[in-house]
Amino acid sequence: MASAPSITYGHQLDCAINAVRLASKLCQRVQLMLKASEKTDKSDDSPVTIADYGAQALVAWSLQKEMPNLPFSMVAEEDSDDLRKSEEGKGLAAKITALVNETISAEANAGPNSLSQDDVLALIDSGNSQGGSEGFHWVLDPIDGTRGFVGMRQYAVCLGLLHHGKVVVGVLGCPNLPQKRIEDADGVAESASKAGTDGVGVIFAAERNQGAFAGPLSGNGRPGEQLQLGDSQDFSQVRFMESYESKHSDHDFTAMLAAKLGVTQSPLRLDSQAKYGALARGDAAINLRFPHKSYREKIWDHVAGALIVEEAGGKISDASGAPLDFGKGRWLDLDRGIVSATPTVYKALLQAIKEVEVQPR
Ligand SMILES: Nc1ncnc2c1ncn2[C@@H]1O[C@H](COP(=O)(O)OS(=O)(=O)O)[C@@H](OP(=O)(O)O)[C@H]1O
Ligand SMILES: [Mg+2]
Ligand SMILES: [Mg+2]
Ligand SMILES: [Mg+2]
Repeated sequence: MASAPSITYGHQLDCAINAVRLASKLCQRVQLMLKASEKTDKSDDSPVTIADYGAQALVAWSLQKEMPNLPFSMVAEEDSDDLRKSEEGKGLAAKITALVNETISAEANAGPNSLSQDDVLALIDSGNSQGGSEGFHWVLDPIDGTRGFVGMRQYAVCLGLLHHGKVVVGVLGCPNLPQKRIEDADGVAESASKAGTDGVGVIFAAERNQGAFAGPLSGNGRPGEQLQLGDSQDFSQVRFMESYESKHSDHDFTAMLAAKLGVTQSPLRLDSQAKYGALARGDAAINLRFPHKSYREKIWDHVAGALIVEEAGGKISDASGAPLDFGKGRWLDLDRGIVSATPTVYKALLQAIKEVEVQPR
């Protein structure tokens, strides 16, 4: 008897790619005109720009336009509270609305009907789903690495789809990432300064059980280069990645881990989930994230990147080796730290974490 066909998510993948490309265009526009006044600080002290809000509205608009008959649930980072409260917030809301409409008419040929400010605020708030382990939920970080975005470094538009708590689609738009593999930190900084030019800007896309792919962000359709990780065990040739900001991940602890593993190359420090894309295409073999103990991880910071790494043949888990459970709501509750790596290196890494953690810190 023929076995039941497995579910595929090709249409959702295509819709996610279109939405990420559109939102990335908006981010690129803003990066060209970014001023300090268009950046606010949220209550948790993280920055947010008109591009974070605009990108969130555009992704919600694009997904719903392309799949009008499906129920829509989205777990996303931003909400419109600060844009409704004060005169300053309302001024930002007007700018965001103009930006969203400009991007739609320039990129999406969507006809003359523009969105009102209320439409845009409602689109932003459509990201208020609580997610969970049943049904479909889009998961969006409209700009991951906002500090990198403001600082003209790396950032990523990150969109994933959960089905019954498992990631089934993951797309990362990385406007400032070089299309060639990264040789060193100087190369990444240089590519960010050349955003929008040939050779800069990458889209990563993965569908569960169908592989991970990369290609130019500026192209059309699905990216064409399939990613398949090699698995070097020569630790003198292995390089690791970590957050650009030491307050997001403990650089002293990762240096101890690297020494334990015999990794001698200096780390590559990049903002955002661009690190997961870079790992999937082999720019480095390890990605380490060890935030402060009190920090609670959000699912949108890892959903898209996790599938891209796994579909390229890599491993990802918390620091104790437990799988990441994205079906528990907006947060990820886990044992300190998230690690991802090529398969053999990953095994050695978990062992090294155990050994380093028992030492006094
Ligand atoms: N204190 C603290 N500790 C750990 N992580 C934090 C912390 N504060 C923020 N964040 C989250 O980190 C997201 C940015 O990702 P990275 O840490 O990989 O990038 S960075 O190099 O540090 O910019 C960043 O994502 P965005 O807010 O989307 O930019 C945050 O979700
Ligand atoms: Mg943020
Ligand atoms: Mg983020
Ligand atoms: Mg963000």
